[in-house]
Amino acid sequence: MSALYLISPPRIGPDFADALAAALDAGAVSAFQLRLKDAAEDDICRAVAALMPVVQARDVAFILNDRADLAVRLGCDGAHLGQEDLPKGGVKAARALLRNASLGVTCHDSRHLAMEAAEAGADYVAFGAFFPTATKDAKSHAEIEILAWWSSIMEVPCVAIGGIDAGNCAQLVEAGADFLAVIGAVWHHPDGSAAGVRAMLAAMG
Ligand SMILES: Cc1ncc(COP(=O)(O)OP(=O)(O)O)c(N)n1
Ligand SMILES: Cc1nc(C(=O)O)sc1CCOP(=O)(O)O
Ligand SMILES: [Mg+2]
Repeated sequence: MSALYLISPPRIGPDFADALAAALDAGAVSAFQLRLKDAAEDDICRAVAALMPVVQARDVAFILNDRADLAVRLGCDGAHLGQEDLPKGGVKAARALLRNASLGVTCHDSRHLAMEAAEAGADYVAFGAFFPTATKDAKSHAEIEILAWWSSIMEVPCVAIGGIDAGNCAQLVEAGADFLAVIGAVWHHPDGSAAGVRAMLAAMG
């Protein structure tokens, strides 16, 4: 059984809080990540102030992308850090900075990075990209077997990301992904974000 991890589009407009509320009200979303690429710090802070109450009121974890320092300062539930977002001192230093807040770490297709991250205190490891994605120029391709391998030896949850949609997600669920992280499958769903969440949850079983 996998859970749905929703990530924001890279840029958001003034109506985004309403679209987000509709998406979260459509079904069980476990975590929401604010991922604003190329945004100024002030804009990220304003977005967190507007969106975190919408998310937390629905008992969904609010995760900030890229910035552990801001996640702590703004009281987010956690931060998601890529290998290039980690502070000096790596995952251990990020773990200390975040105190009780959750820490997720991108591990691409690397078993070694994932083992290191888990041992240093990550709350989840993320593997990807599993499928072609139009959302970003993904640097790595992960094979589905890595999910089964991880789940068979580790307790730390794993997230699958990259090009996941209602048509291809069943094999990731089957392989043992704890969370499926999606952007396009929800925000670019032809019938809107609520339909996107419903389609994902139905396909995830
Ligand atoms: C859940 C989840 N997994 C992976 C990523 C990718 O993080 P990163 O490698 O730092 O790339 P950017 O998202 O910063 O472009 C993620 N954000 N969330
Ligand atoms: C943000 C991100 N990280 C990836 C990785 O492989 O680490 S793939 C990706 C994009 C995910 O968006 P979509 O669900 O639209 O494909
Ligand atoms: Mg990053």
